[in-house]
Amino acid sequence: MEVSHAKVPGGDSGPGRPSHPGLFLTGEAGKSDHLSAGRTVDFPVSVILPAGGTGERTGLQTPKQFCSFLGRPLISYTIQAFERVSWVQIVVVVVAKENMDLMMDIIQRFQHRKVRVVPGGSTRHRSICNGVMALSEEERPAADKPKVVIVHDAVRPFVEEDFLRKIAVAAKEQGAAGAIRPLVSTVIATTSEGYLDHSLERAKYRASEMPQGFTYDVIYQAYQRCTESDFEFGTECLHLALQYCGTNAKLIEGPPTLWKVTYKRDLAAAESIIKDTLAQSACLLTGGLAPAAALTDVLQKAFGALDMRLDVIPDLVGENARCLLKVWNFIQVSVNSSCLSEVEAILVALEAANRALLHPPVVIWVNMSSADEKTINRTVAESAAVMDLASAAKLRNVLLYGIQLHQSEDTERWERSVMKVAEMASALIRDRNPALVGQLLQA
Ligand SMILES: Nc1ccn([C@@H]2O[C@H](COP(=O)(O)OP(=O)(O)OP(=O)(O)O)[C@@H](O)[C@H]2O)c(=O)n1
Ligand SMILES: O=P(O)(O)OC[C@@H](O)[C@@H](O)[C@@H](O)CO
Repeated sequence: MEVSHAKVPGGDSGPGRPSHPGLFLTGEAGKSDHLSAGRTVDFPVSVILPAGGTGERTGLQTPKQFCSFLGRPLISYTIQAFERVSWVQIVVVVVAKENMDLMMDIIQRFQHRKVRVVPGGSTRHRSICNGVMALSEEERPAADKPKVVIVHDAVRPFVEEDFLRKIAVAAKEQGAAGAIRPLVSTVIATTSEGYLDHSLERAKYRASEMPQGFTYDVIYQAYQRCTESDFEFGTECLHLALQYCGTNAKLIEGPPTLWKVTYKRDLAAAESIIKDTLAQSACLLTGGLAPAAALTDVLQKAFGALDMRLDVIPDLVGENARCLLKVWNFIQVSVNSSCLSEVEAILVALEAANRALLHPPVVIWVNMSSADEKTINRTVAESAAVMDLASAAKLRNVLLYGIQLHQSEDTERWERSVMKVAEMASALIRDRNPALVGQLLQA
């Protein structure tokens, strides 16, 4: 079995590597229950991500697992969701032979560690089986052999650690465990002529989702014993565990975020969810300037009304630097200054934190200036400066925008302008449109 080991600079998870807090989605699975409340996973767990399909139902040329949004392929989001889990040892990605090189490039580009790449098969079961066999061939001491194997479709990017823990613990205790969700539509049986034969009582049925977990021995034996028909037409690993190992999986209801990207619209939905998650909070950097503080109240109220949290700090020095690892959006306020040094400092800090590797941070420069002739002339120079800096930042996956705010003695006009800043800033943060980087918008 050909297994490619991706080598990334700095080793798997060598010391000093910035630990990227993953993209966490809050959801029902965040609630722990008796299954794993406080339970730790103190046994070796490996993950198999079947990614060997062609994604025909999307109607796209590129298999959906390799379709990108926000500059990253879908599969990279899923890999990262498992990599960030400390008790996951290895992530085996199973891809079609013709996509092995592409997969290795993705691993290098996004510095994925823990990943092994294995060639897929003509069906999903064959791909998963290749992943299981690869684990059995891993040259590792018996003590390190996985106790539990998690199987998770590579096109289900939203998986939460808490729910993963429930599946892993239940799989260890029961031999197999699987995620389920309530059915949305009623399931009916049809006659060969295309008429209704009967409908199932929906309350008695559930949709089988992912992740699923198995003790290594169960999933290995299941694939050793299953038939060619299973390999060719089967879609359910839990069935194989029951049919060939007598292991009845524990079923655990998961959060609604477990859905699978199947159609083209699902890619747009996934991108929207990720954008929403990145836009949940922002950092307003006032430089400790009193006039900048004047913006704070209005911006905080406006962001609050948009269900976005705004943390206000003077800079990113010392303790304040923690903001870099908590939020993905930064608003730097300057007063009567065409100097972009504070913005440059943010870009340097983001680079040092290797922050843009995962998702594109947004930096917005709000330049508060008087509206006299000299200042207005200066704006032209500032526009060029912002554009130049933004072009450089974009190469490092940082999205930099500018907003010019002319101070006004007219209170009503001033409040309208500040509200405009809030609307523009929240729109730029939510949309993360690379086409607008470098623009100096006028509030
Ligand atoms: N021979 C295959 C077929 C599917 N899969 C993977 O199994 C997961 C779920 O399958 P599905 O959503 O059906 O993906 P595709 O088979 O690619 O989609 P389609 O049926 O539309 O072609 C996907 O991550 C897919 O890449 C796989 O590893 N090997
Ligand atoms: O059938 P598809 O290949 O579209 O997707 C695989 C799904 O069936 C599978 O992930 C769940 O039903 C759980 O087994």
